[in-house]
Amino acid sequence: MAVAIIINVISNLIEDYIRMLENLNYSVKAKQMKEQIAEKSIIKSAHGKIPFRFHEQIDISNLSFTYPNIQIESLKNINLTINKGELIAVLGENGSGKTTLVKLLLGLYKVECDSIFYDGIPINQFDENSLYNNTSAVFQDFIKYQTNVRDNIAVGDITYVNNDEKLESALNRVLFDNHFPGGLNTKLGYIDQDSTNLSGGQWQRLALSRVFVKDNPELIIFDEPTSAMDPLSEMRILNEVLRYCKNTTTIMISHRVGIARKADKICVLQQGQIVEFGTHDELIKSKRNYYEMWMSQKEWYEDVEDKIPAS
Ligand SMILES: Nc1ncnc2c1ncn2[C@@H]1O[C@H](COP(=O)(O)OP(=O)(O)OP(=O)(O)O)[C@@H](O)[C@H]1O
Repeated sequence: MAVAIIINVISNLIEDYIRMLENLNYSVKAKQMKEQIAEKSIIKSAHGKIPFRFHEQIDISNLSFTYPNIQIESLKNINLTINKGELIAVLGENGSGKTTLVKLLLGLYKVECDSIFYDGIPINQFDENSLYNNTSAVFQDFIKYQTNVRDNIAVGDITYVNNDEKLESALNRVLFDNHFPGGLNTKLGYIDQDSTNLSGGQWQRLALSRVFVKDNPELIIFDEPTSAMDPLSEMRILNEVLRYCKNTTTIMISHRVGIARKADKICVLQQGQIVEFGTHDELIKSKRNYYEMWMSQKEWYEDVEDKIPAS
């Protein structure tokens, strides 16, 4: 009798163990299936997104933005319309939200509510790759790649890395008149003994050349593109940049008013809010922040304008 009970208990234990294994196996399979379904739905939603293009305007509507690690809003209730093909200069003190604004426009940070629209389509509906491939940007904290000149320019569009003609033409636009000893293959930085090092202003020009590699971007953004340059180099390069960007929607962040005078519209930010928006003449007439900036800097530019040959 006792033996029969023991055999029964053991067989029950074995049965339970087998069931447990089956359950375990099932739950692993179920988990895998769940992951596969999730993965497929992600791919589907990515494919369901729209290729990035716009024909008329960018609308920013009640845009506020707070970085996750701080409590204070970096942008507060921004409302702005930028027409296709316009050049907009964005000015403002340090920390006023200029870089945050353009990074949001490029989709580099996500907005929770629909507040950025391209031709009425919320930015979140665009395919991210298409958005990045059809926009061009140079940021103030650009990377100085410790490789050669070629790679540093081709970062703008890596498909052109072996297209010398394209890369040289981009370089010429930023007025690198003194040629590199090894041409496009000149090594830059400190890594090798035979590397060439560049000054801050030269690195900035090289970074700027990246913008000229990409074909027909829908939107170009320059974040303080000339901060390391003297006013004469700045104006010469800006004139070249403006020629290239004619008819392309361009946003130029700057602390300097030289570019602002040439922009279609000027947007002045203060503590995350737009405090002025209009043309150079309009803002000069209103005699507020932009007027103050203009008055304090204008002699730099009046002086250099005389030195730049008319193009
Ligand atoms: N990654 C970040 N995390 C947290 N706060 C940030 C971050 N980047 C910017 N901020 C904050 O957001 C606000 C706006 O910064 P932003 O860089 O947009 O200003 P800015 O006008 O471009 O300044 P600057 O002229 O100095 O480049 C600042 O208060 C800044 O400290």
